[in-house]
Amino acid sequence: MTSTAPHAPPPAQPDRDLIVRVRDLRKQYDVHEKDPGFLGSLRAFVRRQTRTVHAVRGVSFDLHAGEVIGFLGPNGAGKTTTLKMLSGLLHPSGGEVRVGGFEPRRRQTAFLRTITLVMGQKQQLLWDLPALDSFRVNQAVYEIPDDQFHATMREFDDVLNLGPILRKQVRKLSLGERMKCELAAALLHRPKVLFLDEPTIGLDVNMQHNVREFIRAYNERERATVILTSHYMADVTALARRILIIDGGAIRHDGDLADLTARGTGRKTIKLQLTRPITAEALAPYGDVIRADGLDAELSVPRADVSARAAALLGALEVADLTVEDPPIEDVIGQLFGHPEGTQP
Ligand SMILES: Nc1ncnc2c1ncn2[C@@H]1O[C@H](COP(=O)(O)OP(=O)(O)OP(=O)(O)O)[C@@H](O)[C@H]1O
Repeated sequence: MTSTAPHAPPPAQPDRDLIVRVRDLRKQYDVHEKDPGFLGSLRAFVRRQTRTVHAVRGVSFDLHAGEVIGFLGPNGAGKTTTLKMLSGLLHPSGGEVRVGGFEPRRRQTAFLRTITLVMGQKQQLLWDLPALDSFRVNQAVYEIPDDQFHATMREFDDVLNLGPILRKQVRKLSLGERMKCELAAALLHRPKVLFLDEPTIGLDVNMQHNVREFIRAYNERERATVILTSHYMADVTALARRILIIDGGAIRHDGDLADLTARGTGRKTIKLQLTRPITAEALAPYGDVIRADGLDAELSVPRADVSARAAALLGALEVADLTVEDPPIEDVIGQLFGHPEGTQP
């Protein structure tokens, strides 16, 4: 008789696709406070008063290769502080972070080659020199071989049309031109993890679109992992499937964009185009009037009543076009977290 020894369970496979692992991450700042004026300064000099600001309070999440997440929250929610800890610029007060297997705070060379941090409100390009000089500096810093440098420049130029602006002094570039160069400079070393903090801030709609398309193409080509914060929901809805919402330093939602919209306000928006001008009063019986500008109107109605209200509108008015949409994501987020103005500053 033969006996078969029970098979040992196979060893757990490491999750090779796990790129960012954050556990119970915390950051607090000790802020010195003083009352205004000379007396306040004197008092603070004699007895220093300190207050602790809990900017990030126990945040946990995982990100896999190629994933793009929208990292949203109202002003002061803790987004920038989290991104700075992920990129090693700030040391956490507690918890764990791993990015590409590295501990960011150690800022090892291999880690710095893996990541990039773009802050729309801060510039990295040398102000008095042409952008091309900053690109050359980055080439030297990251030890990018010449052929790779030229190939990357050609590829970025195809999408961003950098040619005409590379030799102009950075201080003379428009905001949009500068942002294109900032992004290209930040991605020259082909990082696998992108921390993008408001990359489209202040740009006009066209330029926002260009920057978005550039990020999308880069993400697809490199299978890069992207964390994106933006006050422009169009950036988020165009690029991210998954949304992380932070408020008061803690994660309030981590899931699909679609789930968030469904969880939303319980209402839908009916958009109307009419053949005759109409007033808000005349539309009021059909729902909450958001807008009534002559031939265009928008109504907010409960989700459950959409069909009945749409049928009533089509029956009673001369409607050229009628569409039903989810409310803007800003409204959904604003309502969920008690910031009625959404995440707009
Ligand atoms: N160096 C600092 N010293 C003291 N408090 C700080 C410091 N940096 C940030 N904070 C505070 O920490 C909290 C989180 O700030 P953080 O910049 O991370 O928010 P945010 O979500 O990026 O906001 P915004 O959308 O306005 O940029 C805020 O209350 C902010 O005032």
